[in-house]
Amino acid sequence: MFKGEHINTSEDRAVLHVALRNLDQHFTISEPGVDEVASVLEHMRVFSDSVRSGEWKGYTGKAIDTIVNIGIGGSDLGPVMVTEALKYYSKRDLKAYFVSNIDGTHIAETVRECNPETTLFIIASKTFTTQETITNATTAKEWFLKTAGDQAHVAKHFVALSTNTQAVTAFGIAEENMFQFWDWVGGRYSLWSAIGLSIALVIGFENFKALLEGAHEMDKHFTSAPLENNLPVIMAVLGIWYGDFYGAQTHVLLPYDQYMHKFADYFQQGDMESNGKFVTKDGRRVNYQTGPILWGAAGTNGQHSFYQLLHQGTKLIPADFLAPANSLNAVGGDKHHRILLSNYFAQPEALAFGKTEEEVKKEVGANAPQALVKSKVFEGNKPSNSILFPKMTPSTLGALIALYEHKIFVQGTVWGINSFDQMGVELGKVLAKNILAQLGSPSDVKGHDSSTTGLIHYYQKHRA
Ligand SMILES: O=P(O)(O)OC[C@H]1O[C@@](O)(CO)[C@@H](O)[C@@H]1O
Repeated sequence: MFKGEHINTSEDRAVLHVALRNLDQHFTISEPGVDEVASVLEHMRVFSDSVRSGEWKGYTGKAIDTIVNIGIGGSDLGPVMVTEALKYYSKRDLKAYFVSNIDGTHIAETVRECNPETTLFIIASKTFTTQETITNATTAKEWFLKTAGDQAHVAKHFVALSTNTQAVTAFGIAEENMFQFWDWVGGRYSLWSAIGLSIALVIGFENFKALLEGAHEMDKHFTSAPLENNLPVIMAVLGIWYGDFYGAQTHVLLPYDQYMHKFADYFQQGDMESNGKFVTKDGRRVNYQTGPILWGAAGTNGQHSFYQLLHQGTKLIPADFLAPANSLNAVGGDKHHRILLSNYFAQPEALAFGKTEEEVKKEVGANAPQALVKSKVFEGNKPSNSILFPKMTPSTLGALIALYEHKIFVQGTVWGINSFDQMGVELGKVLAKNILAQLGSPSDVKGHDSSTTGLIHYYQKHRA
């Protein structure tokens, strides 16, 4: 991967998100575009500084106070997760919104909060062909022009993040307002690229750079640490041990840090779009488990939601617990953080060691009904990793994200699958396009199974 070999074999592409954070040129990487990374970062720095300083003006001469990132999947989830995780470092008078869903509610509810004179739209799309994003971007431009009138004003309120210059300019965004990246940046690995512009706008370029540097430190660890001390390798093989040898179907991420409440959401795409595959690189159908169902939520909220199943359900669910030793908000003299951390320490202990029948009987009395005793037993023996870091900083977050990126890479390599294409997202899109053309009237509906046909007819009968 680090040498730029085209390990994304189905698309004949290199996989070089590590080149986006190789600021000290520690790694020698030769691939077309890699030598342009520094100039794109400089463009991001100059632009984000000018918007944050108020130097960049809207068409009526006012400074920008709102940014709206329009993108989906890897063009949304990374910026959302990072701007939430690093909210402490954000510029509080610059509002940031993220529109992703094609559901008109998403763009409608967002522009309700926006003033066209002071809003910057960031159209984030690697391909610049994604139906949701282009539709939302077009709607945003129409909304803007309703007030601004003159197409010439678009240049001050729309920028694009993409690999597709032709599509960007065809949309009506000037090339000088485009921040480029390359085909060797996978969508779900792109927050380090121009896709991270919204991050740089929210937390400032220096903090964005620290994020990159943190990830780069993990890259150096991953490529130099002996296997037995190599964090991504250890986490990867533990996941394989529980998935392929003990039948675990899912893996849960439990950050005991409210700022990290989108961390699991982000790695749902990162892990499941990478390793949710059943065919190996050389075309064999696997006869073993590959990627897990990745899910999770911030602690302690999960404890009041799904921990019952973690403790006493019938599923083996390996868990990662993550927490900062120090809070960025030492409310009540650190009282809150001590309570949070006491739970962060206790939950893995309970999962691992449980509570025996004898211990239960001591609590409820030897004459308690047997059924009651049994229902209070915790069998334990449930595995988890605990990751504890000094505090949430851009550098630490960068390292954590890279840690999981490389874990995913190691697992995909062991499973012999291509972690870097996503053939599985195509069929649904094609069928949806076909159905979209048939939604007019019942007679248009052709070539579907009875269930799909019936559903579409029901919609056509009941739509306003
Ligand atoms: O950035 P873009 O090209 O608009 O793609 C958005 C997302 O769509 C996909 O589902 C691919 O179609 C994800 O892999 C990708 O992150």
